Amino acid sequence: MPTITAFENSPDRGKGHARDMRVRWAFEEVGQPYDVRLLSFAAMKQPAHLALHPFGQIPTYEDGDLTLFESGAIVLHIAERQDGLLPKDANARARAIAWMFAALATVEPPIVELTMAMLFERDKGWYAERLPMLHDRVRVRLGELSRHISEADWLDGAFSAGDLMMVTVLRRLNTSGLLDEFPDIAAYVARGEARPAFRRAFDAQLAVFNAASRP
Ligand SMILES: N[C@@H](CCC(=O)N[C@@H](CSCc1ccc([N+](=O)[O-])cc1)C(=O)NCC(=O)O)C(=O)O
Repeated sequence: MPTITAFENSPDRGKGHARDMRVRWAFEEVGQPYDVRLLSFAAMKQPAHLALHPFGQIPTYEDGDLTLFESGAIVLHIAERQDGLLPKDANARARAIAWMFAALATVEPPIVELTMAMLFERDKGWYAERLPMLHDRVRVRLGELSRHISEADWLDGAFSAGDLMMVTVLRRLNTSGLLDEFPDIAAYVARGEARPAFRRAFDAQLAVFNAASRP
């Protein structure tokens, strides 16, 4: 059975923003049971974990003699081996993988810039001046995504790993107010969060936080 690593006590207090959430969701969509090794921040920087993850982060994936890091690579590995996350048709499959990269390389960066600024730069003199620029960079991507999705349920036909990655990226905006400006994107995210596999994954990572919070 594959084993992933996750935060022993996630700073997001169980909101499902830590990147093990994507991998948990992928496992649930394909019906693959998995084990979790929980790590403290300190343990993530020890040699044992650095041997699995050169940047000392979570998630990692271990199965037999394979070790992987990068949530996108792990989700793709899962999706390539079991049905439920990538279409059978070769061209549709390639487009679904392109949407995975789009989520990680085009849509996520301005969202991470915004969320990191809101977390760590509020006390800087230039914060008030920079924030509108960060919001606008996210708005550009949300507007383009909105025009693409239009009336569709998912990015390209059936739900795929591309949607899984895109929904987990967009969820980070849930408390920013920006999704209120794009109701169709908010509805898209809600469709992803309504999937039973998402709910099972979310509840599993929340249970870790609740267990860590019990006195
Ligand atoms: N590109 C890598 C990025 C992995 C990553 O960022 N891991 C983070 C946890 S998920 C990122 C994350 C952290 C916290 C919240 N939060 O809301 O509190 C959300 C997301 C980590 O291990 N951080 C510890 C470190 O770098 O030392 C991937 O996609 O797997």
